[in-house]
Amino acid sequence: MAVYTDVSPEELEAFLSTYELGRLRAFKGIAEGVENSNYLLQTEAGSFILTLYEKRVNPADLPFFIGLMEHLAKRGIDCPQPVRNREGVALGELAGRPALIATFLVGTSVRRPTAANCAALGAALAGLHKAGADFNEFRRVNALSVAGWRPLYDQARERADTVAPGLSALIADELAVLEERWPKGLPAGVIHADLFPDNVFFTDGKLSGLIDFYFACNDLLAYDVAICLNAWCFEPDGAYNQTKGRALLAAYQAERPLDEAEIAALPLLARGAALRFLLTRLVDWLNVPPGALVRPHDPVEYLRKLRFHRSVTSPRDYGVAERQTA
Ligand SMILES: Nc1ncnc2c1ncn2[C@@H]1O[C@H](COP(=O)(O)OP(=O)(O)O)[C@@H](O)[C@H]1O
Ligand SMILES: N[C@@H](CCOP(=O)(O)O)C(=O)O
Repeated sequence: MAVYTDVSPEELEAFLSTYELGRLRAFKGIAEGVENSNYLLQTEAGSFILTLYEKRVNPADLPFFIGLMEHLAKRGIDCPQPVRNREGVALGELAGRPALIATFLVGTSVRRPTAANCAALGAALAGLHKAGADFNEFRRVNALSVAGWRPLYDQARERADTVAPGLSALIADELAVLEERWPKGLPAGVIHADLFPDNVFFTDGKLSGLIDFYFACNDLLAYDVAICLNAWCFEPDGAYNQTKGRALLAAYQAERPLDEAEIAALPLLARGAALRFLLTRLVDWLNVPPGALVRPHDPVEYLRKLRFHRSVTSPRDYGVAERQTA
C-alpha cells in the first residue's frame, strides 16, 4: 500500500473546505502504487483522488504535470483532471506535502494484458504522443534518462549483489554501454514514461483512461514505446511475447509510424528502459522507509528483461513487421 504520509480527518476536512466539493463522507489510503501517497476521497460532490507527492517528485515539476493533464484532456485523452480550489489554484499543501485533488477515473487495470490489451495500449500511446505535441507551456527534462542512471547505481552498487549475485557488475557493464551508445536526434516530445498496466484503465474490454503522469517529461518518443514493450509484453515466466509486441507496435504505428532510426534504436532503447526500472526498483527495494505502507516492486523481474534485451539481435525480435525494418 503506498501511503508514506498519513493524513488526519481533521486536516483533510480543513483542506477540503477550500474547495467546492462539499463535505467529506469517507476517505481511505489506496492499496496500489509505490511512488506517492494516494487517498480515495468520497465527498458530497462524488469520488476524487488525493495525491501527496513524495520522494521522487520535485515540487518545481508540478505545474508541468498539472498543465499536461489539462492539455491532454482538451485533446480528448481520458486522464485525471486537477480540481481547482475556490481561488482557482490546483496545487495545495497537506500534511507538509504538496497535494493535489484530481478527478476519479472509472475502469480497472489488467493484471495479465492480452494481445488485444497491448494493441489498445499501442494506439493510446501514439494518441498521447500526438496530443502532447503542442504542449509547450512547460518543459520537463527526464530526470530518469541515461544521465540519471549512474547516480541511482551509486546508491545501490554496494548492496546490489544481495539481491542477485553478480548484479552490481552487470549493471556497471550495462551502464558503460548505454552511456556510450544512447541514441540522439530521434523524434522527441512529451512522453508518459511509466505507462505500465496499472496505469491504464479498461472498461468493458475497451481502454478507458490513463493515469499517473508523474514521470511524464520531454524525451524520445520511441523510448516510451520501449518502456511499454517492457511493461506489457513479457510473460510472468520472463519470456518475451512477440505476439503482444507485434500487436502493440502495429497499433502504435497505425497512428504514428516509427521512422527507420527509431526502429533501429529499439533494442538499445528497450535495454535502457529495462535498466531504468531495474535501478529504481533496486534502490527502493534496498531502502524501504520504516513504517511506510508500501510493497516494493521486484527488481529481479527487470534483470530478467534486461538479459533478454542483451540477447536481441534485431528489432524484428520485438515484433516489428518485416517490411518496416531496414
Ligand atoms: N484518477 C484516478 N482515478 C481512479 N483511480 C486512481 C486515480 N489515480 C490513482 N488511482 C488509483 O491509485 C493507484 C495508485 O496511483 P498511482 O498514480 O499509480 O500512484 P503512484 O503515484 O504511487 O504511482 C492506482 O493504481 C489506481 O488504483
Ligand atoms: N512502474 C514502476 C514504478 C512506479 O509505478 P506505480 O505502481 O507507482 O505506478 C515500476 O513498476 O517499477
